[in-house]
Amino acid sequence: MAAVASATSTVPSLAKAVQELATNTSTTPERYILKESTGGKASELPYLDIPILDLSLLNSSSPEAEEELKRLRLAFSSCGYIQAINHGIDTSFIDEVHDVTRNFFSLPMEEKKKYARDADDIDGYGNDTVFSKNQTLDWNDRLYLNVKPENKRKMKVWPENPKNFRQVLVDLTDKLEKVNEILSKAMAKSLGLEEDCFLKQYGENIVSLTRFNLYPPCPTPDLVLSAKAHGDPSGLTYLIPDKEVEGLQVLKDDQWYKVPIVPNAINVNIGDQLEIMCNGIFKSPIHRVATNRERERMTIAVFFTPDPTSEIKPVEGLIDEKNPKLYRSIVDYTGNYFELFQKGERLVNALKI
Ligand SMILES: O=C(O)CCC(=O)C(=O)O
Ligand SMILES: [Fe+2]
Repeated sequence: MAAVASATSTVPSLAKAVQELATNTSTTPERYILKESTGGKASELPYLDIPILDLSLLNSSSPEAEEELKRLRLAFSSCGYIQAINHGIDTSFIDEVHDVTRNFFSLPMEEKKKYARDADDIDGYGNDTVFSKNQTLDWNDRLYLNVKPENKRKMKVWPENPKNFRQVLVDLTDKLEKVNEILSKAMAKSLGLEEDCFLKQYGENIVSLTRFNLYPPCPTPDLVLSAKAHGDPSGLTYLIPDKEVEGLQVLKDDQWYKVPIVPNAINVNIGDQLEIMCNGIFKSPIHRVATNRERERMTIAVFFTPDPTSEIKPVEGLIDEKNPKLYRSIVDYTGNYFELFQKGERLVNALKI
C-alpha cells in the first residue's frame, strides 16, 4: 500500500512470499481473506473517467496551456488523479523500467531474498508489514527503495541483478523529479498562486522512494485485496501501470471505480501532504488494488514527499476570510501516518480544523 513507513513490525515478517503462495492455485491462506466485503466483483465496477493531461502543454506558453491548466485543476479537485501523457519520458525507457522489474521478480527466490528487508525496516524485498495477529494481509510482494536523498539509500538491498537495475532506478527518479517540478508549478499556477509555493514546502531535501509491486494471481479474487484502501502519504505519486492488467480502483462519492489503462500514460495522484498544502482544494484519493484470478500484475509507484523536517501547511495565498485554513500544520507527516492507518483512520482527516 502506501508510500512510506517509519513503522516497525511487531510480528516477524511472513516467511513466504505471496509469489510462493500463489503457486498453490486452489486455496488462499486465511490471513489474506478480508473480513468485510470488497463491495462487488471488480469486473462489474464502472470505469472512472480520469482526465488525460498533456504535460507538454502545461509547460508551454501556447494558447492551449491555459485550457490544460483548467483541466488539471478540475481533475485534481474532483477525482485526485490524472493520466499524464507527453510527460517527456521515452516509451523505450518505460519499457526498460518494466523489464528490470519483471527480471527482478523472476529471479529465483534465494536470489531475491538477498535483498530482503529487515523485520524492522521498510527498504528491501518483502511483503506486507505485519503489525498485529488479526491484520488482513495484502496479496502483494514488493521491493521498496529510498532513492532520495542519497544518504537514505540502503545499498545492501538495491538489486545488482538485473545488472542495469540500479541505474534504471536512479534515472527513473531523476526523470520523474523533473516531471514533478513541472506539475507542481502547473498546479500552483492553476490556482493563481506563485509557481514555487508547493515546491518550497518540500524543503531542502525532497524524499523520493520507489515501490516495485508484484501482484501474483489469486485463487479467490473477490475475497482478497492486493492493497487495502488507503490515501498516499506523499506529495504526489507517480504510478507506471502494468501494460495489460488492470487492478487499481479509486473511491469517488462512495463508489469504487476501476482505473483504465491508457497506453504510455503515467497515473499521477495527489497525496495527503499536497491536499494539506492546497487547503483541501485538491483531493488525495482513496484507492486500493484488486486481485486477479488469472493474471499477474506489476506496477512501479514513485512517491515524492517533502523533507520530514519541513513544515507542511495550507499555502497562505489560498486563505482569506471566505476560505479559512482547514488543516493544522504538521512536521514529518509520513512518520506519523502509519499509527492511524493501522486503526483505519487518516492523518489528513485528523489534522482538519
Ligand atoms: O499498483 C497500483 O496500482 C497502486 C499501488 C499503490 O497504490 C501504492 O503503492 O501506494
Ligand atoms: Fe497508493
